[in-house]
Amino acid sequence: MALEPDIQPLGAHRCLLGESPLWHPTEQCLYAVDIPGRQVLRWREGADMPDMWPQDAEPGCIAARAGGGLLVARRDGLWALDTSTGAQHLVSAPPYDPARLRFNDGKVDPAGRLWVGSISDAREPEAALYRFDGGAFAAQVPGLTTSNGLAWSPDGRRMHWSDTKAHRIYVADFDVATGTLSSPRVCAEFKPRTPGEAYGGRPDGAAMDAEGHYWAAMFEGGCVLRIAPGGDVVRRIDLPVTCPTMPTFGGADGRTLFVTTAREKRPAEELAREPLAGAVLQLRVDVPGLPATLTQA
Ligand SMILES: O=C1O[C@H](CS(=O)(=O)O)[C@@H](O)[C@H](O)[C@H]1O
Repeated sequence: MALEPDIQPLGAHRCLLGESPLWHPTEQCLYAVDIPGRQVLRWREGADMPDMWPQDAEPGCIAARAGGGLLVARRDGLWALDTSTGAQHLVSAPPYDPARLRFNDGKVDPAGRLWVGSISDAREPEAALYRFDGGAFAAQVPGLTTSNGLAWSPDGRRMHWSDTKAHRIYVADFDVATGTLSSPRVCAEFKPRTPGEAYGGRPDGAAMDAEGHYWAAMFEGGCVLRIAPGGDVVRRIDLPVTCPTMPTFGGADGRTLFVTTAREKRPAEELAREPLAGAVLQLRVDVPGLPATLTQA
């Protein structure tokens, strides 16, 4: 049985809604976004405060580009950010009505393709998970409400995603060569809020470890869960915040788990109890994570 790890904030910065933590595999530093705070953030080794790139629209997620810099999926489309100059340009318009939806969680598949899902402002099942094919976004999974939790198995043959509002994590067979998924099925399911019962939270962002276990942040559940390929929860790490949003693995050995968290729209009593709400949390784990793939897009 693993001991409960020491959990520390990454510096003094607090996000409104931190998301998309990304350990950059060549720069060896952590990036993330603050969605309503409209910032892309970067923590360099030893820095207490992050570097920040303000955004004109909410950034849902980021990806590291093979040629340098980042892709930023914002409500108003996909943007390229040159992190050395701060210059940005539009790469692709959004594949949805930005008056009702925005981009949310996104990741790069084992072949370097970017996948990004959307979220419905009204939390209706009108969102989708998209694959970016260089020029445009093609919907691969329609009918979602809050597309989230993307992660691939170590062999690349299974793709996972979640729908936070549906309280479900899904898995499908994945063809790395063509970027197509087949046989989608429910991998794990959590109980929706039920009057009179303790609520365990809903699956938000995720990361995959080298043993093929899926780590899910449980929004309003105050923990991260390690889930075996068959869907069984094999470890739960309680966090000092109610709303973790997404884990990622990083550090020189890939064994530091960074977890973004939220404080936006949380009750005042909860925020008074949870001074780390909005921080990026960091803790050490036994099994390293899979490194992020650079996108060719
Ligand atoms: O905006 C967001 O909110 C959701 C939390 S909720 O279920 O809608 O309350 C979170 O999962 C998502 O990642 C985030 O971007």
